[in-house]
Amino acid sequence: MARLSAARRAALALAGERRRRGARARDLLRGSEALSELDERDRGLAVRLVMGVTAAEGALDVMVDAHLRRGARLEPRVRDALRIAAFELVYLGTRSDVAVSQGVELVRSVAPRAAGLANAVLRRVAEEDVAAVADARARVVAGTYDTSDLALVGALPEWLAERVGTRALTALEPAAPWVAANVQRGQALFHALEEAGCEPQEGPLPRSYRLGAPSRLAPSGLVERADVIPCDLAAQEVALACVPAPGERVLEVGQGRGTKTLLLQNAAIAAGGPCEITAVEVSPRKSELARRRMEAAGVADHVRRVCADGRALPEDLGTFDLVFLDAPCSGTGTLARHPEIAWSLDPSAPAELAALQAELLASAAAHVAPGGRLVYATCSVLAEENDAVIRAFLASPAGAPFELVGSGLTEVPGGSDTHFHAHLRRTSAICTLSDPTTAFG
Ligand SMILES: C[S@@+](CC[C@H](N)C(=O)[O-])C[C@H]1O[C@@H](n2cnc3c(N)ncnc32)[C@H](O)[C@@H]1O
Repeated sequence: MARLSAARRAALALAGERRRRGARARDLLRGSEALSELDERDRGLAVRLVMGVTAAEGALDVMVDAHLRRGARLEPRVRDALRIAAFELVYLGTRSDVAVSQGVELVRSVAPRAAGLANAVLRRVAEEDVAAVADARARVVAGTYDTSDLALVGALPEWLAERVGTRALTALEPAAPWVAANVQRGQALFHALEEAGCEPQEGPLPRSYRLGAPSRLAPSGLVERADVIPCDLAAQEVALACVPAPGERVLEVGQGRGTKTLLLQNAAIAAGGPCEITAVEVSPRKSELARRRMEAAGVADHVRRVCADGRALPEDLGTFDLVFLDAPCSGTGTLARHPEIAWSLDPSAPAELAALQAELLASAAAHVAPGGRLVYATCSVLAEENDAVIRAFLASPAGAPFELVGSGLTEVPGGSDTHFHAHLRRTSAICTLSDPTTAFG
């Protein structure tokens, strides 16, 4: 009997916890004691397995189920173990004798009597599914692929592979660990990251760092003190493109936990001083988390929080020089960072989200001062949630006073998310909902 590796044992425990608690993989990994007991190499493998198995869940189940007797049902812990081993075989390229024997031991550790079944299933995955994915990859390279090949290589549902096209091919790549430095903490921060063992490297955007050892960040306390803001380069690019001027009045709709609020303040402070942000968020829990982060970052005096539905903003909110809508979206530009999305997103979701985005945009737009700017952002790559929302807005009464200055997907280096941002400017008088005709005045 082979000895079960500590990394795989930890991955199985985390996969089970994720299933039982319905938790997000990244949240589980962040606070995991099981991981903290592993050395750097084992921790890396355990994280890769948990993130990968979550992202490829549905595809792995199809493979495993095809090799079971018809109608056979797997105990959930056995399924978790088989998914891990199948992921290693098909998507990580682990040597098949190692992946199969470790998979059998994983299954044995939770259900000794299922070890024989695990051996039979995993051998067939190694023979048949590894070859099927390799063939699909070869067709992609040759340019003779179809949607089912994209789905197989990216381990996505076919409908999603069809919607995201060749972006499916990078859905399983590990997301790059980026942080933005709090501009108020100055140059010393790079050394603080180095001292914490995070192995920072300067990134392409101001104050952006890529971490070689991201697991060292949580214990360093740098995030808790808001010395650094963990966030992808694409989010940083979107905030930097807004460049709020010092003292400028900014309305942010969809504040969430406040990452972009911090990034907007960072950009304003770098330009000379904080801006004055009114931040709207519908979730009281997220709004409270954002409050704590603003305090830690030292910008709470310049951020007023409003817990409200952005579709019905308080009438006395007034007007703003910059209105930034960070819209709820499908998250299809962040599949690698948020592995749950691929198999939990409903095919009807993008259309439903587009309707919500349109409402939020029209509502936010009513608060842009004459000559002011309106920025619409998503972390979706679907045109339906991006260009189509902007086109429909510009063709509507609420959008009539605006001109489009520019729009597009973010273009930061590989391993990053993809966000969309559109920049508009109000050219004519305020349109109030009670008197939409003023839009044409
Ligand atoms: C893309 S996320 C925001 C991310 C956030 N700005 C950040 O950088 O951390 C969109 C946010 O919009 C919020 N949201 C969804 N529907 C909303 C609504 N009707 N009104 C206001 N906020 C809403 C969600 O709770 C979510 O936090």
